[in-house]
Amino acid sequence: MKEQILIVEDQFVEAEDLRLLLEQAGYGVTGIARSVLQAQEMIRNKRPDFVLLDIFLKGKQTGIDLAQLLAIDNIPFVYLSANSNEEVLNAAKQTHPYGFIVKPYREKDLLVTLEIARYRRAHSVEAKYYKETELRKLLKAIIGGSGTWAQKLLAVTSALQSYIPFDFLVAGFDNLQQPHFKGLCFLRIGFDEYQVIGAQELCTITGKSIAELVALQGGSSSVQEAVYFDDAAFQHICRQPSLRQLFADTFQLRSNLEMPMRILDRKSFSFCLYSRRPDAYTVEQLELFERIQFSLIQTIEQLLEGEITEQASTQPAGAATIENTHTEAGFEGIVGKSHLLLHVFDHIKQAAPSDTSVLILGESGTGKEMIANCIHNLSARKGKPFVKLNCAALPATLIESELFGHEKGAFTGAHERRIGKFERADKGTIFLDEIGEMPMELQVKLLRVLQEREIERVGGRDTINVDVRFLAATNKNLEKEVAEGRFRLDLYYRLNVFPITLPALRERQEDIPALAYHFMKQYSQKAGKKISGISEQVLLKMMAYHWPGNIRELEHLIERSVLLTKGGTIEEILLPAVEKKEGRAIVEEAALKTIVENERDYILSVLRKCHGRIWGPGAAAEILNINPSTLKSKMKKLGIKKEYIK
Ligand SMILES: Nc1ncnc2c1ncn2[C@@H]1O[C@H](COP(=O)(O)OP(=O)(O)OP(=O)(O)O)[C@@H](O)[C@H]1O
Repeated sequence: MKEQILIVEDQFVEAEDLRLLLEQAGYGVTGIARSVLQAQEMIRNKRPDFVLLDIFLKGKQTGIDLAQLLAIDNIPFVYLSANSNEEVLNAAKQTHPYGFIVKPYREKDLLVTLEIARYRRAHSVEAKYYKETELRKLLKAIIGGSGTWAQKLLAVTSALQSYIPFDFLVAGFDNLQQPHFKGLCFLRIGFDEYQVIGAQELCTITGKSIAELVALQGGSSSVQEAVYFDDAAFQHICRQPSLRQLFADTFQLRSNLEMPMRILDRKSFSFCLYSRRPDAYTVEQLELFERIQFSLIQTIEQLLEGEITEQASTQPAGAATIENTHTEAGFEGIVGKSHLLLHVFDHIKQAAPSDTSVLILGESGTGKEMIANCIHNLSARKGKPFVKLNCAALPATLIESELFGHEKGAFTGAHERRIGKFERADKGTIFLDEIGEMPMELQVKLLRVLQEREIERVGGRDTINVDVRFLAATNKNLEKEVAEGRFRLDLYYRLNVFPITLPALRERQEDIPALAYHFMKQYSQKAGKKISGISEQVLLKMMAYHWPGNIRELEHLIERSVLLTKGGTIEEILLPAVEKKEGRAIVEEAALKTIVENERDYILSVLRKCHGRIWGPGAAAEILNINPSTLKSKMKKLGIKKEYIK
């Protein structure tokens, strides 16, 4: 059946052209909406498979407002906009579109983007289905397994983690005074490691009595349906004294998802998840909960039935601290337990088993290559080749023959046939490091391999099928590269199917001591020295440093300190003298703008001063000393719309 597309575009001619183009390409068009309101009505009448969406429309609401509603309804959309400045791109990015096309676009670009969007959509649906089936299987296995109520509840909690992440979870009946089956709290302390906190431990940790906890529970408004509170909403709800507020203060939590369920005799049992990230929860997770709710209810009911029969022999829930023994399987060698790193592990676990392309983002030295290795080792391709190419290290011509190989005589110096990295990576994984440096002319060839999974050697005529998984990494802002025309949008979207962003070391200071000890051990062993400690003063100094070079910089500094240390403890560390300036330099560098951005900002500031007046004495064109029609065309080119001039 034809895929149905809704066009949301306020320019009549553009919208009609688009309709024609889509229909000729075999798509159906459900309608053309000129405003957000009209679009909503059309969607109510006929749900489209995709929405093509302009950003600035008739009426007050923009395409970005509509995108937020589409996300709730789970309708995929692609932006079509004349505006590609970073501000707009960033706002659009927050809505997770399936693509972004800058006008004027070529017909081919639009069709390719739609094709990619369809691919990504199909893939995300498939991945979702796979994940949910896996979760159901896990829950079944827990019911069939052995262990106490607390151990089984921990297993359920741990299974939930890769689907709905949390740093702290409270599971149990809404009444803390239940005679049996008291609620349990689980504090995440490693990838698959939790501290189990029962009511008594909670009293010790928070310094409150059971009676005070019960009173606080009374103060918490109980929710009837699954709901989430993110940053501002969470802060707001935590103003009232409640258990929620107590947990937030005690464990530094910033968002919350509550999942209440009715089980046995309509008693209310809930899973309350908390995260240290302000934006951890989304509508998608609420929907996931809806879909798995039945399996969760069944699991809890069956666990409780087992608990009743074994009641006499079980130890009181929450009286012990249980540590899950499956710690960090597959992440060996990666040091750190900060919640930001654990969040990266969650993403790796999700992405690794499928064949999805993964784009690893992060500053230089944050461990991108390590993560790529880890994804390969956790995938079914483990044991098959893992082939790496650094796109920044070679000129375009050499990258081409490195990647695709060449035939004998393909160019001067090609004395014999050479097998390229794609062929060597067959059945395995290819890791394209520094993908942001890939020359434009090669980007299109790479796109073809991603789409067709076939290559041609340089100077060759035959096409060769390759079965490779793509991992790519960059420390560049690829969206900015796209906006400035240095990176192909279609390639970006193909690679960006599953992005994983690594935090900078300065964002996870709590990992610094563990990393420092790890490198101390490694390098003292290498140097044949018996160094077993790092002074507190050195640790404090390291925690206060900005680490522009991240873990690699830390590694090199520890290596040097080990060589310079005479005794058994590292007492001194030579941090770069420019450390303070470095921080500023980074900020300044980030603030550096291109000539085009500066021109846009300047024109905007003049327009604002003139309250948007272009023509006439004292108006923007006169101040800028250019012709009003030149100014108008510049505004169009730079994506400056009236809406910006306030
Ligand atoms: N979490 C970690 N635990 C232990 N070692 C780490 C960790 N992260 C990174 N490293 C080490 O830090 C160094 C830099 O890591 P890696 O080369 O993977 O970074 P990168 O982000 O790929 O750098 P670049 O952007 O320069 O390519 C390596 O020696 C790696 O082993």
